[in-house]
Amino acid sequence: MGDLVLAIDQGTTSTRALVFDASRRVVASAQREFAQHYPADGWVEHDAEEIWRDTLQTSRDAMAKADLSPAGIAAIGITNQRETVVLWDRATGETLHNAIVWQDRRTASVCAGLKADGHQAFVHERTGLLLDPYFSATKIAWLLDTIPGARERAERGELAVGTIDTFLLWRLTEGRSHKTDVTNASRTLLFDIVQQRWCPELLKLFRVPAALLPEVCASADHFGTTNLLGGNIAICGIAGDQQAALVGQSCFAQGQAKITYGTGGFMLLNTGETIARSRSRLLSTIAYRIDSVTHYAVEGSLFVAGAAIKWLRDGLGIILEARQTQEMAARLPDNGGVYMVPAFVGLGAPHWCTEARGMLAGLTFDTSAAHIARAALESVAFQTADLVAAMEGDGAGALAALRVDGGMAANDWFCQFLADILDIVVERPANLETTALGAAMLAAHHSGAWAGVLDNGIGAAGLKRFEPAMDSEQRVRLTQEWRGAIRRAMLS
Ligand SMILES: Nc1ncnc2c1ncn2[C@@H]1O[C@H](COP(=O)(O)OP(=O)(O)O)[C@@H](O)[C@H]1O
Ligand SMILES: O=P(O)(O)OC[C@H](O)CO
Repeated sequence: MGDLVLAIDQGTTSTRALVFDASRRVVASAQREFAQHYPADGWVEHDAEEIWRDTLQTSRDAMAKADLSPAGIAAIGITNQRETVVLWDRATGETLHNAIVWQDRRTASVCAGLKADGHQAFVHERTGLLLDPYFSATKIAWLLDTIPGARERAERGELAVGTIDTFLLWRLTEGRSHKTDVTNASRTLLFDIVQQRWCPELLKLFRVPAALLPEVCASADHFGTTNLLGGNIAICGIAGDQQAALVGQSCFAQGQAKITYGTGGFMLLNTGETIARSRSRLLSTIAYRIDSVTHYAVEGSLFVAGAAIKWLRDGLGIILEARQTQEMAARLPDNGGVYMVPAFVGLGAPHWCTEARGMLAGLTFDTSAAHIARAALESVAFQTADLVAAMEGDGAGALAALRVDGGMAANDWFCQFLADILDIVVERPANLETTALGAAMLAAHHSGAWAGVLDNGIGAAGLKRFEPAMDSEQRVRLTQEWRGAIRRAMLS
């Protein structure tokens, strides 16, 4: 058996497969962007079949690029966009509907109703989450209530549901494994994070039959074996992408934090074996379970980060490539008083305002495409500052530094502005693919392929540090102007 590990990273906008060696270097990779479907206002869907095809293709392509046979691969790790749900037929494996994506707000009124009926406190106590359409439970109920006959078939045990990891695992193992890991389970609103099991009261509240649900395993575990990549390969690691990035950044100690800027932005602070309960509407969630030890995290979830940049490209057409925003922002002496509130799908932490809608403020005839691009980048930094303030308000103490990764972290101008607005050092590792690396590390740990993989820190090699350089008067003024804009967006 070789010591290479294949990581499958199924994100919101693209599916990637990466082969890592034991020194955590990327040996080969393949990536495919896929279609986003917006069938109605606030609805977001993915074609699960397209995701599956891309998963197989990118895995095969990455292996071919590295000239690898299955014998060279010690194990596979899977990491995925979280909360997104797929419903399928256990007998045929066919999906019954498009995947309903984490950003989808179609169940907002159901959540508002449950809140009005006083269920928030119980749900929060058991899951660490809030009653928000972001999470899986109300999406599953919507599928069962909308697809003719689905609820009855689910009760009879004929259907299976899963987050994307579970769906891919099922397909890779040709229906032999219906499993997930604790991190993905902890995002469904159905999982008791204290007892670490599906919670019967929550299944009843959200009207989800237990027969639909996967078995819940540790994040480093034997999930099954695939024979679809040319021979047998064991699948030994699964974690939601944000938790996988925490592992990939080696944030194993209590008090260590990272933020990953992909489609959304997700800041996780490791709280060790203790569940820290936020007073500032941040989430408590499972960071990972490894060797029977569970670590928890406090999470601040931003629904839109890189997605705002993608909108500049695909919606407005003012850029051709995301990286152009760096030069556009840098060429301006200041933001010209232009602010973007990227509440395209409402606002996540710490506001949790489903009704908020996106806004561009401060436009004049002098406003150029560069101002809008800069406002998009700045908005992600301002939102991060709101999360950091919430974490500090919860008593987390002042952060010494913040580790960043994900596609948008490649933008130097953004990282510097982030350091300026937070007034703390921002650290960026050489490898921004920490999500995939985290999945690989979990699989390597369980399969024994990489000795001591969880003990060796990420190391300073290639780490780039962005030191804060903005004067405090300017920082305070910009932050106040941002707060004014976000207040107005919440009234919209
Ligand atoms: N240089 C850049 N500057 C700003 N945003 C970027 C840059 N490169 C990529 N992005 C944004 O990052 C996102 C892609 O990051 P990725 O980690 O692949 O996301 P996901 O896993 O959610 O699909 C896209 O939304 C893209 O617009
Ligand atoms: O696709 P990403 O990387 O923005 O991550 C999506 C999150 O997992 C949603 O909770």
